[in-house]
Amino acid sequence: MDLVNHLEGRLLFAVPKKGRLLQAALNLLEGADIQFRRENRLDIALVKNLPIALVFLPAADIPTFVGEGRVSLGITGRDTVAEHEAVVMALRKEQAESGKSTPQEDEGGCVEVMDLGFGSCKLQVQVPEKGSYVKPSDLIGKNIGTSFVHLAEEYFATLEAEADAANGTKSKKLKTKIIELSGSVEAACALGVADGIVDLVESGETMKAAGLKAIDTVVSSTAVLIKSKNPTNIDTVELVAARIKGVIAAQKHILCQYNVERSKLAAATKITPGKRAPTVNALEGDGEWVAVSSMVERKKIATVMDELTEVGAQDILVLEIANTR
Ligand SMILES: Nc1ncnc2c1ncn2[C@@H]1O[C@H](COP(=O)(O)OP(=O)(O)OP(=O)(O)O)[C@@H](O)[C@H]1O
Ligand SMILES: O=P(O)(O)OC[C@H]1O[C@H](OP(=O)(O)OP(=O)(O)O)[C@H](O)[C@@H]1O
Repeated sequence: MDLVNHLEGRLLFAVPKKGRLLQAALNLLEGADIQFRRENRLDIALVKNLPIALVFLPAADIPTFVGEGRVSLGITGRDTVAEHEAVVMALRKEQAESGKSTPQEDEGGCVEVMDLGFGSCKLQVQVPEKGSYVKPSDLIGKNIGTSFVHLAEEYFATLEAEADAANGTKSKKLKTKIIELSGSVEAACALGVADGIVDLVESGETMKAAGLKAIDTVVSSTAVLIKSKNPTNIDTVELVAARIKGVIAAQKHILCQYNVERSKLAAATKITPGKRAPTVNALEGDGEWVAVSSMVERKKIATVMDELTEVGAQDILVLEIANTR
């Protein structure tokens, strides 16, 4: 089938085609009942049950497609959105300096719809653990390896401006040399390509193994749902956003059910106040006891169970929530 000719009228939704965010993004789509079958080697998949076409793209390119309005919705890392914004800013500055017309602020760009709660990492300035660089300003005028060229340029431009202000000097050109690398950035210092790097850190294992330490954070990132400033199919954008929000809320919560004596109900429901209010039902044949059902934050459930037991709750059950609105 010629997929490109079947895109008319469909909302284009960009999803990372590989890498760290792929599986969690696919899980979200499944939870939101966005049904599709991706043919081998095809980067476009038509959604069977909604007027959507999924476009599988490298995470780093998604903000460009969304920012330019070619695709209306996307899942990517906040770091890639920040890099795209830095690219746009650099272009505007260049155009302004060369006297060419500058695009208006509202001409394009990405709008963050929601944090998706996975893919946490930090874009950090890293230097050799045993070297002489201690603080970010020690790297001014040195070689910096990174895949986030424009964020690194912005970062060092600010550092250099601060140093200039302190010294009463003024330099127009960036003294620090930003070297673009497309992967394995952590190897750059050991191999003599760079004095420091700007790269992503999650567990810190890669940084440690490469004998590096972080001395500053440029951006803290998680995966985000982004939309273009003027998306097509607004109703479908809102529907997808509401469904994804439901899936995320469900992932963050679990359902806690227990029985408790009516006299202890107030103390128990103080521990499990629920989303709006706990559901309380009389227990058949026992007027003194009630059954309580309440949504609880997943990360708090162990403490909640301890506290419920302390106030006399019994038969505590914890159940998964598949979805919620
Ligand atoms: N170690 C990590 N832990 C958590 N999230 C990460 C990590 N590394 C990257 N990310 C997030 O995932 C996004 C995609 O990175 P990833 O390296 O998986 O992409 P990729 O498309 O495979 O790129 P590349 O081919 O350059 O490695 C990043 O922009 C960032 O938001
Ligand atoms: O702190 P950690 O948990 O060790 O993760 C950080 C590493 O993950 C990313 O690289 P990735 O594995 O995607 O490979 P790449 O170097 O080819 O981009 C990033 O660029 C770091 O190298």
